[in-house]
Amino acid sequence: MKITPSILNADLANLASEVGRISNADMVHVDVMDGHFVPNLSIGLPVVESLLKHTDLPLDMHLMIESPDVWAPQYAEAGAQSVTFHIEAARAPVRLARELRRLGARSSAALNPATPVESVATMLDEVDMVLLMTVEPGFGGQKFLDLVLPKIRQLRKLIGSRDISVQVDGGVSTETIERCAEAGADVFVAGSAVYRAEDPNAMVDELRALAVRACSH
Ligand SMILES: O=C(CO)[C@H](O)[C@H](O)COP(=O)(O)O
Ligand SMILES: [Co+2]
Repeated sequence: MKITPSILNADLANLASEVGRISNADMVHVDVMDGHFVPNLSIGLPVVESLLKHTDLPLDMHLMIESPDVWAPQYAEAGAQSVTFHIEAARAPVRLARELRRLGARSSAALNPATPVESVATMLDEVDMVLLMTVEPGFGGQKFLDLVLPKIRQLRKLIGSRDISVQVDGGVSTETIERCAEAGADVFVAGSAVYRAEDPNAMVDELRALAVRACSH
């Protein structure tokens, strides 16, 4: 059970110190948006390269961009531990997943809420994680979409005994994390829930405890 806070809702002008407030986290979720794949712009490679110098936590890149085939490998080369590209945007997802692994990163494919899990069925041996969006991508602070819960169960079934993480991203909080864990998710992105909390580290611990308890039921 891993908690990976999204820095989208952090103070982006003080990124190094903001990441210091989540030292209990398992990874740092970094949302890259290009204004084309999603209607929002965030940060890109130069900021990620700088951030890597200021944290020992692994970076969990979430690339909401067009042409991930071109850009995603550069994040692996920079030193990100995990690189997630959107299946809707990739031209050659199998080749891209293999390239990410060749560069030493964990490879991961993300699915928008309306994208069926079957879209990754034939390439499960190429990925270490599948990210299921539980909001429409583009903005933090949105309401969790319950309609994704059956997809989490379907994906777990498809994965079977393979060692693949299922990440949920969007609207994950103390209200929603247990349902995700019960359905089969094991990596949880939480942006506003963590950064709007008075004590982000305490919220990370609380979320992890809720997920562990829900899963052991
Ligand atoms: O990918 C994302 C948005 O596209 C973010 O990771 C996500 O929205 C996290 O923020 P919150 O927990 O506030 O929903
Ligand atoms: Co994200």
